[in-house]
Amino acid sequence: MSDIYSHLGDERVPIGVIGGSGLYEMDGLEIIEEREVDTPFGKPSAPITIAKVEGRRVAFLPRHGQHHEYVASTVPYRANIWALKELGVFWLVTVSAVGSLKEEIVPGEHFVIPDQIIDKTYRRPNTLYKDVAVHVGLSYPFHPMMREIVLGACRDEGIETHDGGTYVCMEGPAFSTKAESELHRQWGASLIGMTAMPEARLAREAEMCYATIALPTDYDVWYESDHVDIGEVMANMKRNISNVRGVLRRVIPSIPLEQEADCDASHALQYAIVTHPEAISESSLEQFRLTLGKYIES
Ligand SMILES: CSC[C@H]1O[C@H](OP(=O)(O)O)[C@H](O)[C@@H]1O
Ligand SMILES: Nc1ncnc2[nH]cnc12
Repeated sequence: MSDIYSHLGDERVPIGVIGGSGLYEMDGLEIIEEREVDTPFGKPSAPITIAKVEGRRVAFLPRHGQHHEYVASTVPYRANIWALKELGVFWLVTVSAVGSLKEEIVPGEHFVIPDQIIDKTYRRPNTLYKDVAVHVGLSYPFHPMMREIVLGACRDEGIETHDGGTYVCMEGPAFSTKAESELHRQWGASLIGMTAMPEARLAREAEMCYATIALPTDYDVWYESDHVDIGEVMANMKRNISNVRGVLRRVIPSIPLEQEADCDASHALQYAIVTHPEAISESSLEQFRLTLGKYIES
């Protein structure tokens, strides 16, 4: 199968970081450039910062825009994933602020590396593909290999980190009602947030190895308080963000770049394209060559 990035040579950026609420830039990086990228889905949330960490090229993108212009429902998730894919990103780490649905997950102190998602979103485009039937497997929406890397980095940084947990992704932008919060707890979920979907789904469709570092900022509305206190959210977010910066500095050098071809995420589309190759139009192939080309043209 062809190397889709041979044309990029040393310019390829294999690692990506998507920052969530509170993380709009990464510090301590050797910045190479700010890249304006356009995609078939429009522009991503912001120009992408390309930087070097210990000799490795990393692309950083703030999910909500540089000034938090986009709420979760309007984040251009498809453009974000496609833009990173075009730069060469395979290893994708994301950071997300979340509400805690379990007493033992302490806001402002603990981190969580979720392993499951329940998707309650209902007004976001949730696939990259059009006029081609693509059905990727998503039973484990966060990749086990990437999860292990970020879990290790959090623990090495001295942060108490929960291994696994289900992230309920709600549409927002309003927070949950009490009944919803209780329901999510009855489902056994650990976290509530607004952005893991469709991001995780699209990352799989783009054959990326994706995991999230979830930073709890509050106990949602099931616990002692009747409302999500934005002051508390912001204070905990600040603490979490200063901790996660150290984690990210550890994650980047510990990614096993040489294992990309062996990682199942790099061939997630192999048996997922259902449309017969001859029924895929030239224009669709042109649009999706970056991801589908290696299966359809070889
Ligand atoms: C400002 S709290 C609510 C907001 O924060 C989370 O975003 P992200 O996952 O990008 O950190 C949550 O999902 C909401 O969008
Ligand atoms: N309680 C909450 N619900 C949804 N998203 C959140 N992000 C941070 N806290 C949250």
